[in-house]
Amino acid sequence: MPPHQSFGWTLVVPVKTLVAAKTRLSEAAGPHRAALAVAIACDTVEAALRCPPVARVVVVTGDPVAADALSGVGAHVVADPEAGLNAALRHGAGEAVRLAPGDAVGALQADLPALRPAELAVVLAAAAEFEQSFLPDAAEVGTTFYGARPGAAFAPGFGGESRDRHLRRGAKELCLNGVDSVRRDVDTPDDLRAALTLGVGSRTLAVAERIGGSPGRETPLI
Ligand SMILES: Nc1nc2c(ncn2[C@@H]2O[C@H](COP(=O)(O)OP(=O)(O)OP(=O)(O)O)[C@@H](O)[C@H]2O)c(=O)[nH]1
Ligand SMILES: C=C(OP(=O)(O)O)C(=O)O
Repeated sequence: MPPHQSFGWTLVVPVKTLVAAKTRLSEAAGPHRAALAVAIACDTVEAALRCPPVARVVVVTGDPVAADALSGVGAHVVADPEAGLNAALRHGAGEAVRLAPGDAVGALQADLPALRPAELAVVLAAAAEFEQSFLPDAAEVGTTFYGARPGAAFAPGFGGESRDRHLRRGAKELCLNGVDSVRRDVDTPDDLRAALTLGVGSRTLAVAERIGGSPGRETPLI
């Protein structure tokens, strides 16, 4: 595609089965863990859909509760092939290309509850310049966004130390200032506190307040 030609983005967001989700938050979230995972994913998707270059969000999940909640915020939901995270993303990307062959396809993590649409727009504008690109997470170990221009191969390498994996595979690392909300993934209680400091969406805040006020909690989350 010539560089002057513009295109929109379809973002693919993977959401694991809730019984297996956010295990690193088990102790902190207790009985609220599944609700927290859904709230975080819904806030992430809602913010992504408010970002003008994002034409649609395809959620890949095998979980009926997550599927209902995410449809409710406007996602197009497809079933999980149940062959792991990157297979789920490739499946979602196939659906993305079927829906909008001329658009770019991005993979966005589902655990970005502080996501700001304007910051995501900065990331997508930068990603539009490269065949394949990615944004490292706040810890500079993992990845929160991976994108491919229209027609480029979509080959996500998420999982564990995915920043290095994406670099080794030749995807362009996006080195950007002022996009903290897109890099602030939430896996641990410290991550959740950092996201709360940035300012999270209303659903995540409501569950975090319930957790913070749970009887027996010694260290309030907020
Ligand atoms: N659809 C789908 N999503 C997945 C799968 N594995 C992981 N994910 C999602 O990919 C992102 C990163 O997953 P993980 O870090 O492995 O899991 P997590 O639930 O965030 O946290 P932990 O349980 O603490 O590891 C999350 O948004 C998950 O929901 C999968 O097999 N299918
Ligand atoms: C899967 C990843 O993220 P995390 O395990 O940190 O959620 C990743 O960064 O590739």
